[in-house]
Amino acid sequence: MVKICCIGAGYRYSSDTLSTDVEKHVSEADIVFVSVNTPTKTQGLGAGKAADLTYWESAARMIADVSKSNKIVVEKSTVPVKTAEAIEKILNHNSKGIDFQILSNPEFLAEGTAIQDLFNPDRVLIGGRETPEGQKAIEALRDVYAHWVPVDRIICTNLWSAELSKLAANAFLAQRISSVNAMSALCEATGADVSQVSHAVGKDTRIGPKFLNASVGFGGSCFQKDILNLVYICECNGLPEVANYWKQVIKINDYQKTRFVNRIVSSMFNTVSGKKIAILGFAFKKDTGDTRETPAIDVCKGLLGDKALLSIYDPQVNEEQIQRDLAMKKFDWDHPVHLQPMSPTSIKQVNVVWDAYAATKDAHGVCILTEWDEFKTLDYQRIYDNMRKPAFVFDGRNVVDEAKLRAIG
Ligand SMILES: NC(=O)c1ccc[n+]([C@@H]2O[C@H](COP(=O)([O-])OP(=O)(O)OC[C@H]3O[C@@H](n4cnc5c(N)ncnc54)[C@H](O)[C@@H]3O)[C@@H](O)[C@H]2O)c1
Ligand SMILES: O=c1ccn([C@@H]2O[C@H](COP(=O)(O)OP(=O)(O)O[C@H]3O[C@H](CO)[C@@H](O)[C@H](O)[C@H]3O)[C@@H](O)[C@H]2O)c(=O)[nH]1
Repeated sequence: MVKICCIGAGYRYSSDTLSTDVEKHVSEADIVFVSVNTPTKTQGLGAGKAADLTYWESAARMIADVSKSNKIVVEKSTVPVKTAEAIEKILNHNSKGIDFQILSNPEFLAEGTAIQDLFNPDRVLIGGRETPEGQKAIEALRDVYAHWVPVDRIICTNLWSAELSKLAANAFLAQRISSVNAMSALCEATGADVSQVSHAVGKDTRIGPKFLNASVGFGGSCFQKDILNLVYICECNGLPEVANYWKQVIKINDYQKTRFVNRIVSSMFNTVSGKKIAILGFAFKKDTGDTRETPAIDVCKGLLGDKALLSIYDPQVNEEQIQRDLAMKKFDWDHPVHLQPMSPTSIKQVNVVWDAYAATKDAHGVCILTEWDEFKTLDYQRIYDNMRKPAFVFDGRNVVDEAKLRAIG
């Protein structure tokens, strides 16, 4: 039987086998998955772009210190290409004759569908050294996955291809969203409907329909972090044109959030000062309470900058989290809580409520920032009746029935 241990549970693992006795479990394991956080560096060389590998390095040093037998160490975190080389050096430096094989086995699950993605992945990717020992390690991990994943969905590559494929996959996904969001600006300027355009484009089987929903912008803990990391790697490898190409995906995402705020302010007679704006949804996507890099933070900050009064409702995000997010500096969210501001100054213009009707009562405008299913079936007549007139709705997720809302008023 193969003994497996995973360091850095975070969002993705939760089970009754969780333990804080990390050293014991590592020393007993044959395979050690490391899935600690790899946030964007906030200080020093590469700040604002490069991945901060502090947590990975400390995990690797601990593995080297406590190991007494050969181990396969699996990179589950998303890491810069060539990280395995650095990890090998740390592990082998203290190896006491122990053989460590490093594998890259990036995680492709999305939040909100983690369990489905785990049990039914599009593919599992395993990269290892092209040596007999490396190939043997790949086989050992492939055997683990083969318990539930069809072997034709398990892709085996060299280490660098596996590490880079993860960054590439996220960059391609985010690029589709920025592409459709760029189109949404042109649609608004010309009278085309972006939903119709993306439907027509996605019908081409070479393009496909997924990840073409225009939105207020992508969020989440991965896309921006991983693309910034990719940009940094390109720059370090003397490829400024490639770096600029991928940087544009983030720039369009920032543009989309700014454009959304500007559209609100300009529609509401060029000022939202003193006006109550209801924010429906704060999480970065539905079916999660995660607010890391949620576009709601930038939209709310933009509206607060114009002195709006915000009333925020999200079914899964509480007031403390929202106040913390609105007070936090960029990139601080992905570091441990004790490194974040101790007591974020409560933002007085923000009121957090536990009901969409309370949020929208007496509001001048409503912004939908997360595509929660419940926002599709709200009683918009009731909402309209309780709002200030003229009443505005800004749908950042294309969830409402526009014709019905126009008919209501
Ligand atoms: N969240 C996702 O959906 C997702 C999906 C695919 C890949 N990833 C990647 O997985 C990695 C982790 O992401 P996450 O969202 O789970 O992060 P997270 O911050 O939620 O979890 C990381 C955990 O690791 C712990 N940790 C840090 N250093 C440690 C150490 N030395 N020993 C033991 N534990 C340690 C932290 O306390 C934290 O609980 C990142 O590289 C991310 O890019 C995340
Ligand atoms: O057509 C779309 C699809 C998504 N989004 C937004 O994009 C963001 C990210 O969504 P999603 O990719 O579904 O969630 P994540 O949990 O961030 O998952 C991504 O990031 C993970 C971490 O690397 C990867 O493992 C997953 O494969 C990858 O999808 C969210 O704000 C979505 O609202 C859109 O705006 N339009």
